[in-house]
Amino acid sequence: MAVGGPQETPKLSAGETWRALYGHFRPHRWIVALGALLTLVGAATGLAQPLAAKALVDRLGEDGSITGVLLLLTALVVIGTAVESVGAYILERTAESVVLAARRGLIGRLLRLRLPEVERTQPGDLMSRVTSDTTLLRAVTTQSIVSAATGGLTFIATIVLMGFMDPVLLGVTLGVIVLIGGAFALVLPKIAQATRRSQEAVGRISTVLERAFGAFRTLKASGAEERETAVVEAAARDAWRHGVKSAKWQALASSSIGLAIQISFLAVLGIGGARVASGAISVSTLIAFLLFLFYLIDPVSRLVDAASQYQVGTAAIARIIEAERLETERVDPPAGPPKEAASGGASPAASVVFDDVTFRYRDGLPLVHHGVSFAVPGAGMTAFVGPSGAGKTTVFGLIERFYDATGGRVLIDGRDVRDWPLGELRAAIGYVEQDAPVLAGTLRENLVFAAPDATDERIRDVLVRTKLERLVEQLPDGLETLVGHRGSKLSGGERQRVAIARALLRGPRLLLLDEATSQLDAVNEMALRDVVAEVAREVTVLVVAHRLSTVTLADRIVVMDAGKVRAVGTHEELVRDDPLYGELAATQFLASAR
Ligand SMILES: Nc1ncnc2c1ncn2[C@@H]1O[C@H](COP(=O)(O)OP(=O)(O)OP(=O)(O)O)[C@@H](O)[C@H]1O
Repeated sequence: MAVGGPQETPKLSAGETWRALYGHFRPHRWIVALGALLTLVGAATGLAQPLAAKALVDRLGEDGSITGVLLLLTALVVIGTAVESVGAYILERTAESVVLAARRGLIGRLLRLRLPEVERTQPGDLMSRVTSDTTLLRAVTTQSIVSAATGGLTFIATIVLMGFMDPVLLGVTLGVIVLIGGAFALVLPKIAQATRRSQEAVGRISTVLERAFGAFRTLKASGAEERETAVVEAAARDAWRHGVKSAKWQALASSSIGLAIQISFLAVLGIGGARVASGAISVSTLIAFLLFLFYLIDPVSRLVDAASQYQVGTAAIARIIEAERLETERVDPPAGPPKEAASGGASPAASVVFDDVTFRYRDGLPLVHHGVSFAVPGAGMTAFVGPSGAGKTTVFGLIERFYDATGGRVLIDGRDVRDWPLGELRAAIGYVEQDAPVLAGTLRENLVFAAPDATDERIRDVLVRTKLERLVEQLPDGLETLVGHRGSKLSGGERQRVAIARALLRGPRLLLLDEATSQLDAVNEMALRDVVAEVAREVTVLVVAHRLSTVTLADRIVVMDAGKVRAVGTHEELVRDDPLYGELAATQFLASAR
């Protein structure tokens, strides 16, 4: 199966990666500096403890009072530990804040993505970027920066002191370190690469799981549990394999420090010994130099750790930026109070005009609309009929501006949809998708999804209009009843009416109803038909119709075929004049009784 992330995203340059990571660190730079300072102070009090212990022992020898020194030593231990743990807490807290900010940034964008962008990505993979990749920013934006700063400072200080001791031996030491550092630099990108692959595999796990839970009944009915489990397991194994690879390279990088210092030690011992023999330096200088060499281990390991963490961070940030670069749309909430059209308010019904509209879903795909033109005046019901794939649902996508027309114009109330503020346009429209999605949660949550401020009175009114009041009475917890994942506890007909009720609560001036192709029982069908007919008295209703009961109710029928409007008229006119409609009426629609 094709699972993966957003494609065609250009690779990030090193500069871009650095700037992006710095962008996440920047807001926290002072607090990270404070954390680093506290860590250093904590370490310094640790260093002072042996001195205090020495003073204590000296006092014992002199038979002096040790109470003062003992108190000082205790204070040093307590303060040192406290300062260090506050420093650690500050750094961990900041790390969590970095993750939170990254998640908020991503979530804010993902739910505003343009539909075509969502269609070319895998939602599961996008989710894993929010949940998993962001957590990898923790270390790189805090702990590793502290390591790099403290390690770097100590490294420079030690190197300067070594330079004072003997520049020649420093040259030898640096020579070895640069040599092994060069090899280390070759390993570094492999850490980033392995981490990236591992994170991609994690994304695949989410994608397959999202697909499975999204169609759980189909999964079970198809007996696909084992196969899907195998796909998830393969992705999990991939994540493990690349995670282990990353760990291997990181371990190699860490061990290179030990190697560098050991080889430097041998080189300094050899060359230093010769210099002592020739009288160029004293034995004590050589000993001090060797001691300094071992002091280098700590700062160098911190620098290496920071570099490894940076590589992990680059892998994560690249995936985060890919998601951030997907195109979003700006939907400002409409100004003013919510419209009341569907509950008898004054907002007039909207008119809809398609003026020679051409459309393709993506560059390279064939045209779906080849010059579609029709005009629908305010109020009344217009049915769109035609063979499967004729482009009926696409009409709705263009009205909602999920997509922009490739050519021609779509006008609502005489105004091009591209000139409408998007929030205002969508607030004027109620949209019921073909499979009438009901979301997990309570029935009330589902109803007020598009109109969170709806009063109980309006909810009651809409329930009556959509003939749902009986259902609500029968449910154990009424409106607060949980409807299950995707409304699985409701019947098909109930789901459709809930979806219509939700759309009506938005107070639309235009209702787009993509009728389900599945058959409803006679009672449900009549209920739905009455609801739609009543709504159409005040609101413009456009229906992609699959049932004769709906078509015969329509004020006008638009017959579409292969991306064109071939006829417009009433049922009787079209049966008489349009052979395709006649055939559809005789075959497709007859399945449902009038
Ligand atoms: N998101 C999409 N991306 C690419 N192509 C699409 C997309 N949605 C639909 N299409 C294609 O556009 C054409 C028209 O689809 P549309 O859904 O508008 O047809 P329809 O008339 O509503 O069909 P049906 O009655 O079966 O629902 C089809 O060939 C379909 O494959």
